[in-house]
Amino acid sequence: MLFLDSSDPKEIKDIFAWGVIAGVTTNPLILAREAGAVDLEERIRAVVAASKGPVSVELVSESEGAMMEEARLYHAWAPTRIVIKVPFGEAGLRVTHALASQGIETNVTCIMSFNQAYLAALAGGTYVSIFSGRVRDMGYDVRPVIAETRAQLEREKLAAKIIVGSIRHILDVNEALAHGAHVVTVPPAILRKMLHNPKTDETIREFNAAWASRAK
Ligand SMILES: O=C[C@H](O)COP(=O)(O)O
Repeated sequence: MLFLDSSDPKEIKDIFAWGVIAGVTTNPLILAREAGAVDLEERIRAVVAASKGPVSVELVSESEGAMMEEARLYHAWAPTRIVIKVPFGEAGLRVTHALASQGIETNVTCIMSFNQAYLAALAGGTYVSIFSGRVRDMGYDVRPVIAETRAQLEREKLAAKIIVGSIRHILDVNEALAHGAHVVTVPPAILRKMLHNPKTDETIREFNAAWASRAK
């Protein structure tokens, strides 16, 4: 399954019309780049209106109390659609557990290892987000992180779903899915690259040219 890693409502609306995307993930970096001076609530409401399925909105507070307050604020913007993206850590686990007990969905994020993904799943995270590109930036192989997490979720029948994010190349998508990701969240630019193959273009040109020059 694919989610779109974007906070640009125009791009989101355009790509949702392809019929291939099941949700949206945002983060403070994406929002800062795309939204600039735009009000966060206004931007998230526009993202919700332009899409279908879960929309992840990330907490930027660092203390447990402030994170809970921020989570309640975001959740109220669209209670059936907003998933609270919780940065991984001790406070993050407490917040994930508390939100789960209130029936609020979470996406535990910035996960770089099996151990972190496992803890996030045990705490009741709805989703656990493993960061493919950033794991590779450290020189580690992300594939066993994804595969071991998926195997453990199955063994213990934990409900969490794996999202693989931090996608830098189209091959990262195949790899994440082949190693057990339930969802890959793809930036629009990478998704557009998934469309193209020069042999497809050449073949379509050949077919259309043959039809145009047929004997009449
Ligand atoms: O929030 C999740 C993003 O997929 C992270 O992507 P990035 O490593 O390109 O910032």
